[in-house]
Amino acid sequence: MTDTSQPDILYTIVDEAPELASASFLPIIKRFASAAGVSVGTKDISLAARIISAFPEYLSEDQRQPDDLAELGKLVKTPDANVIKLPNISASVPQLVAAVEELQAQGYALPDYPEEPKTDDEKAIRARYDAIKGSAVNPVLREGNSDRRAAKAVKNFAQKNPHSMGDWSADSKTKVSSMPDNDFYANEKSATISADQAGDARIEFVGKDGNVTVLKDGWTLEEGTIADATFMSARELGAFLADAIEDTKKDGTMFSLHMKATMMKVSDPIIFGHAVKAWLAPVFEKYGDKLEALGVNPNSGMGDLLERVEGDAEIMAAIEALTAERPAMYMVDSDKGITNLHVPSDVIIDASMPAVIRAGGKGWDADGKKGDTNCVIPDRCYATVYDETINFFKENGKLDVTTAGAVANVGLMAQKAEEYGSHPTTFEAPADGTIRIVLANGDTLHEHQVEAGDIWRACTVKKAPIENWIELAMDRQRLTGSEAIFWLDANRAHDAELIKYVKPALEKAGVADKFQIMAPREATRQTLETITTGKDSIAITGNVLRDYLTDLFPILELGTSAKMLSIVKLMNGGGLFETGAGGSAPKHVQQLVEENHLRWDSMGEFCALGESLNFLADAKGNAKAGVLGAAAEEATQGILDNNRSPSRKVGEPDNRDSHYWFARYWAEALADQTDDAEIAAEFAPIAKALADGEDAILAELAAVQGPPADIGGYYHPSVEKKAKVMRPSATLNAIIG
Ligand SMILES: NC(=O)C1=CN([C@@H]2O[C@H](COP(=O)(O)OP(=O)(O)OC[C@H]3O[C@@H](n4cnc5c(N)ncnc54)[C@H](OP(=O)(O)O)[C@@H]3O)[C@@H](O)[C@H]2O)C=CC1
Ligand SMILES: O=C(O)CCC(=O)C(=O)O
Ligand SMILES: [Mg+2]
Repeated sequence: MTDTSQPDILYTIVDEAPELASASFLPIIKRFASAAGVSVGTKDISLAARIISAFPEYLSEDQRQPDDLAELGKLVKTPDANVIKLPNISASVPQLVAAVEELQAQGYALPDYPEEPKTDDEKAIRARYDAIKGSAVNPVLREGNSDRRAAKAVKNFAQKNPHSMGDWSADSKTKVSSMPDNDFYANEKSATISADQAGDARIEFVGKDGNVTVLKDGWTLEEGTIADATFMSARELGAFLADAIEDTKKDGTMFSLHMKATMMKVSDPIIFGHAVKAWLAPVFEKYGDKLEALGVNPNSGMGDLLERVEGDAEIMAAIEALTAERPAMYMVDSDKGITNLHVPSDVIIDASMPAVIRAGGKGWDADGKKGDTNCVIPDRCYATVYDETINFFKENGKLDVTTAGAVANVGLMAQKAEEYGSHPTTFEAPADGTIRIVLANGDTLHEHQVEAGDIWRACTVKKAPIENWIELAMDRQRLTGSEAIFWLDANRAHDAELIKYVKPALEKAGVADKFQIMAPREATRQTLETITTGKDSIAITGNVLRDYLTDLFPILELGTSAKMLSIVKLMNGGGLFETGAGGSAPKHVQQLVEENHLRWDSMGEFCALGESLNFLADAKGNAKAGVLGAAAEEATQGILDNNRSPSRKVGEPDNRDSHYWFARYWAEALADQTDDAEIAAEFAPIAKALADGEDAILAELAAVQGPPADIGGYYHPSVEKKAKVMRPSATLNAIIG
């Protein structure tokens, strides 16, 4: 069905904390925008909505939902796209299963998630669920490269109001441990596809007996695409993990594993599973058959395992005895006994490593005690960034937030670039043999000898996105005059191919002297040195480092990545405005439910809103949107100048208060501006009502905090209950309507 009444701006309905915030903020946006003739629609890309839309035939007519993600996926390929994208859940299997159970309990007759599909029916259901699993939204919407940076006002605010930072000492035992060899880094092969190699390729497994199994067919490789293949040895991963556990014990530190099981939804849960097996190795050796019979899948984590073996006193006792011998474990929640290895999505490297680094190299153990930690990051492709950051702070002490410069990022992300697009081409080797990529012309592009269980993956990045990324880097460098570094390792096969694009493009544009190309470790050191002197740097990176660095530097510089501007200039002319660079903060929901305080900071939404409105003004010549956008920027400044961001503690102003202030500053700026008299007249009474209502509104918002809040569900809360909790001020609601 084609939607002829496409709204000017589409705001996404998502999950967890950002969605709670939207229940309060979106009505304000809609009211203000419509008064200025700008329409704002919504698309539901929450995990629950994506599950519901995948199984229409199981549901009643009124339960069904359209596939909004697919519609948005089409829209972002058109010049009309103007999407404000909030963070959504990239579900691990335990999260997916929990969401399905919640929906079933609400009366949605969805099929169970088949853990071990046997029949064709079960396999088909599993395939539908697997498409929802992991990072299934962002890669569909990101039809452009990313420009992530802190707005000037946000950076200035952070310098004047420094957040807390743990002290680093030179004798900290915190370190990064990675495999010495036979990881993805060591085994990478890469090539750029030539005209006569282009076409439909396939990936094959060739057994020792010469039998060929096609793992992937019809895999289109276009001319100019960089195509990589690599693998991680399962055997050496296991040996490395066993050593790392021993080594942690010797160091007297905590064991912590940092993975991206959400975005790397095929490879990283497997690596995570190896860690669970290594941690519980003697238990798996002794009770392997029993564990299998109980349906234990180590990739789902220790939480799932413990639930399944709970009834078996012998195994439970064996686990307990082993735990006493093991080194301390880095905890997600020591009060609740949630360990690092409980759920693959609880410790997500982009957020977890910066948290350790910001705390001065500290984690929390099972007794809630702070201590040094061995940060296990098996693959070496990007682990060096954290290793070098830790080295730097050990040598120089923590970053001085009040004077540090800013690190912006230009990220190569479009069209499922690099590793983050590798899910359909990642395989666990079924047996010993060879895995190879066979091109349309019959040539073998890459091949590897593998052993059963090795994790093999291929990925690509296309020519147009690479060229667009280099252009974007040149634009940002020109506009800022900052130091600009391509974080590329000439000794890594993939990066060497990228450098073949980068160097000639810079030379052709006559700007080669404005850029440096450095391997991640060296780039990390130089960037930290640069910002320490108060200067800025632009990190121009591939997709994974885009993700890692846009949490790392903002968390160090601003205390959170939630305040980042995250602009995706879509390659076909539209705009995608992501709100912040972080996730959906599950802990914030827990706090709201327990004591009706939402500490989520909507700074990311405020910044994205301003950008989206300004884009509408520029791209569509919508002058009224320009007026709204400029006023939204003033309101954002007002929030910062007057310290109106949410507090972390119950009883103090929270997310809802900040929305009141944003509305008020926005209305005042609109009433005061002189570019559009009609808008000024429309907003003068709103601004007055918001100012006159200040005492009543703040009192009504404060009154609800303290007791628990009922939102009627976690993954699929009730719209009415959510609105009731998030909009408790009758006075404010009467003004907003
Ligand atoms: N773009 C996207 O769609 C993204 C989605 N995700 C998804 O988000 C979920 C959680 O991921 P996780 O890695 O734990 O990272 P989060 O960014 O959600 O959380 C890390 C911590 O950062 C702080 N934080 C994050 N956002 C805000 C905010 N707006 N205001 C205040 N504090 C904030 C919170 O700290 P504190 O608790 O101390 O207050 C939070 O616990 C996962 O399901 C993941 O898949 C993750 C990254 C991006
Ligand atoms: O898509 C996801 O799962 C996470 C995205 C993310 O972390 C990022 O873009 O910074
Ligand atoms: Mg991230």
